Amino acid sequence: MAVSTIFAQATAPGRAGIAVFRISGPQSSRVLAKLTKSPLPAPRRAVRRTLWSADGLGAEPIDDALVIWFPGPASFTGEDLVELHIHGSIAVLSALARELKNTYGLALAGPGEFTRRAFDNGKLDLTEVEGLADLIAAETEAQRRQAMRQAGGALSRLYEGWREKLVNALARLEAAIDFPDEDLPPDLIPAVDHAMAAAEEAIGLHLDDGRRGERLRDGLSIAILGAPNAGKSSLLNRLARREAAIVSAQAGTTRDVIELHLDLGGYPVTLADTAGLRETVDAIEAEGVKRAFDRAAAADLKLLVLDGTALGTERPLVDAETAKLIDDDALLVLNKADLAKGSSGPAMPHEIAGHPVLAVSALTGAGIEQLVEALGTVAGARLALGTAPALTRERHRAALERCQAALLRGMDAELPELKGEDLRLAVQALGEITGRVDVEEILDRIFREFCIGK
Ligand SMILES: Nc1nc2c(c(=O)[nH]1)N(C=O)[C@@H](CNc1ccc(C(=O)N[C@@H](CCC(=O)O)C(=O)O)cc1)CN2
Ligand SMILES: Nc1nc2c(ncn2[C@@H]2O[C@H](COP(=O)(O)OP(=O)(O)OP(=O)(O)O)[C@@H](O)[C@H]2O)c(=O)[nH]1
Ligand SMILES: [Mg+2]
Repeated sequence: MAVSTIFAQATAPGRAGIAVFRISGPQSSRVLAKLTKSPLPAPRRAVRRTLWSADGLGAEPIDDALVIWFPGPASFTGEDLVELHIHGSIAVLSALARELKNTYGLALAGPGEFTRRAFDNGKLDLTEVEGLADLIAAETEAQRRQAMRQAGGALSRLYEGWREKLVNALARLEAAIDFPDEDLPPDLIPAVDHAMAAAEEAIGLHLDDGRRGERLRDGLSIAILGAPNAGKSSLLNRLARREAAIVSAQAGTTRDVIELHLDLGGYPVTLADTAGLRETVDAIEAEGVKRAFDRAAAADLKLLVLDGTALGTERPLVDAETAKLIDDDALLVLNKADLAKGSSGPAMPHEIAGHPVLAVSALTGAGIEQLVEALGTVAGARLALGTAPALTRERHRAALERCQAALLRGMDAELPELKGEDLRLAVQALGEITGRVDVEEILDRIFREFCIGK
């Protein structure tokens, strides 16, 4: 089937100083020549050209543009590709889009279609495509670094390296199965087992990463929890530096979970304010409390907010509901430090049940800097990039686990045929991650590496 020529605006919609249109496909060169009424410029050089409309009543200039001609395969998509850098007004954008559609019959590209073509043409593998998507979505420094690594092929190299070793092992094993009479080294099966064990161990270490790559993509999830009126919403607003949640002196103000995203020292964090925890007959509030507990269970870190005004009163500092949530993933915060009694009153506790307590005031901002620092430290500890690239998606994890299971099975298999089948599944699982699955390749190696002579 003939390849279509597609176009799209590569820059964000709406008014801007400059906008970029991309055209990719076999018609690109013809469109560029006609649109500029000029011969094609030198490849990969920006040149200034007037873009002409051939639409309607005779020729008319659409815009004064900068254009770049990328002949395939040395282009982003691997196809002939043109970039048109134009003025980013609504009128210029729509005039150009109309021209490309009506005069040249080009199709508007679907989402990700340029990148899809780059993948189909072998310019990028799937992990690099995902890295590119993450790079475009990156909101914090650590996310950008991780995405740059992946888009640059760090995961591909890791997985392709393992796959290559396993494909070699498989090629040897296949030869042993298909040509049992040939002179094959006696240590062949042990060598295959050794290769499988080595890959299995490496994959195990790679998987055992506390999900940091996935967490870094999604953001660390922090839930703010505690008794009604403790000042949870006030704390959220203080951390967000805006009035995101309603605050009132009435207990039971917050019902829905209110989420917002923060950049904590380069690490992405999703902060969730929740309903005050208490037993209640109000059905709506009870649903809010249920959601708060659900959020607590799902959170990477629980920020347990205590009401400092309870200090030195009969009211317990830690209420029964909040107490249920104290564990290693909890950080205790004593709020309303501004109201806590001075030298006459009881001293602020520095720890409760062996957990350190940070005194803050959501009202005055006292102690907030220290809290942000503590949260940043937790985020860093859970999300920091190691020296080795981290997997970033459940898709990778699932395929790696399948690969690992197949390797473990194959190492135990007595019959070479069964070993080979498991090894093939392991190779297949790795190949799925990068999108390079090719059985021909295995056959190819058998005949290239073992001169069987047939
Ligand atoms: N104007 C513009 N800016 C851009 C892009 C683009 O396509 N256009 N990019 C798009 O994402 C990024 C840069 N990445 C790019 C990746 C590959 C090729 C490319 O032409 N690759 C060819 C040639 C390689 C070479 O000679 O260096 C290839 O891979 O064969 C261009 C840009 C970010 N900025
Ligand atoms: N003095 C003082 N008052 C505070 C502080 N933090 C919150 N408050 C007040 O405490 C009351 C309750 O604050 P909220 O932030 O609505 O408390 P909450 O924990 O979200 O309450 P619910 O949503 O009902 O669970 C409001 O009147 C706040 O102004 C603080 O640090 N100091
Ligand atoms: Mg609230």
